[in-house]
Amino acid sequence: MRDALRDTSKDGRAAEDTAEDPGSGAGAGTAREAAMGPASRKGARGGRSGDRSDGRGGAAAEGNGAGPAPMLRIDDATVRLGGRPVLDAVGLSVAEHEIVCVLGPSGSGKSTLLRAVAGLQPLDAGRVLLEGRDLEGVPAHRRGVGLMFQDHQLFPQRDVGGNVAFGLRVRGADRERQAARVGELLDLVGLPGSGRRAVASLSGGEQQRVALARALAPRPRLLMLDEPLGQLDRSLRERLVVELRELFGELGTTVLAVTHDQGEAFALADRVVVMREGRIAQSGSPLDVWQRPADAFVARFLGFENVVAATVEGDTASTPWGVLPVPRGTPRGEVTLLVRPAGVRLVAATRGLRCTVAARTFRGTHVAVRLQPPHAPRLEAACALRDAPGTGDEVGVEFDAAEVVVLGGGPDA
Ligand SMILES: Nc1ncnc2c1ncn2[C@@H]1O[C@H](COP(=O)(O)OP(=O)(O)OP(=O)(O)O)[C@@H](O)[C@H]1O
Repeated sequence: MRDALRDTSKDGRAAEDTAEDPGSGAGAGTAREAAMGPASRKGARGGRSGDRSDGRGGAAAEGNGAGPAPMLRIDDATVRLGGRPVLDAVGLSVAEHEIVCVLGPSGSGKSTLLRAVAGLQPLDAGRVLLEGRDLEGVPAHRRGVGLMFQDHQLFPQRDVGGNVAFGLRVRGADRERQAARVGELLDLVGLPGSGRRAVASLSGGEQQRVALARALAPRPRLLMLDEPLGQLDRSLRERLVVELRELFGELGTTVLAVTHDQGEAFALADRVVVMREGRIAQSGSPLDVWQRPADAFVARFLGFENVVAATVEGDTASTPWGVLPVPRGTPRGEVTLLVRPAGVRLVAATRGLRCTVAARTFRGTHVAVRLQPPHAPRLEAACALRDAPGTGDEVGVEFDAAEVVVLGGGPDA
């Protein structure tokens, strides 16, 4: 049935979105590359998007004449609420077919950014362009973006089909067309034949799928998701996030999503944007951000704890944990280092930095071991399940240069 959707999704633009229905959008079909999977999406994307970011990993601002205009471009977006900037000159571009996930701690401005793009939050400065068109003064229901919020916002009095068809009906699609499209969408989201079911009879995950079908129904040019899987349990979230990525890959949907769940963001995104206090701390591919966090804030936000001030001389650095090897080419002087847990190797207590095992946490694929060295901050090591020492054990620690990363800014960033 995905094929059916592919065929019909070429048929042009729908009418405008409706303010009454935040879960639906409008606009051109984005299925031009419908048969493309996530890998080929990336190929198609090549270098078309980037952010004017404060962090490492962002490309130059768009609009410099190099390559086509991005689907979405946000320039210097600033929002002040309660006397302070909640968005502070944020620049972000999203290429057509790209999935961008905005991550950040609570209160960092993620939802405000989404609301600003949707037209639900006026900007104090800056601008938002969709396909090159400045959206200033364009009301939310005419922006051609689809929105899906974490609490679904389904209409309880309508059945599943009525919910999915809502955005089509208000655009004047005839009954036959509505029914065909609803059938396609329900097949697409894995709920075939559910059109007559009551919303209240659905599980949380099924409601999430209906909300997604409703948002996709009018073929929005840009789909925006706010904590799309926020209320679901972990196993369902992990399954749905894979399905969503596949689905967006097939449809060629351009997506801007916000989440505070890094696992979700890394699994879903082509590009991850980390926000901090209304600014972009880092933008890059999931691998890039994971391997090279821009600064101590991003590293800690991602859950890395081994962040320390260091002085580099040649191929080594002096740290409170002793002398560590650093990657070749690391500049001399004062730096902040991240040692990934995989780079903290446990050896016999007679070698390396002597530590006491303070705690161990089972992580499924490995055990996270918290180590207390004398007179130095704690360290985290990742150990294979069968090799993990017990709490209270004495161990030695050696460091692996390949897992040592030089961060920007200070250790308290
Ligand atoms: N109407 C308002 N007046 C004053 N401050 C506001 C208002 N709305 C939001 N804020 C503040 O703006 C900041 C950013 O809020 P926003 O909802 O964008 O953050 P977020 O990153 O999405 O957080 P969360 O993950 O908790 O949803 C917060 O500190 C919030 O308290």
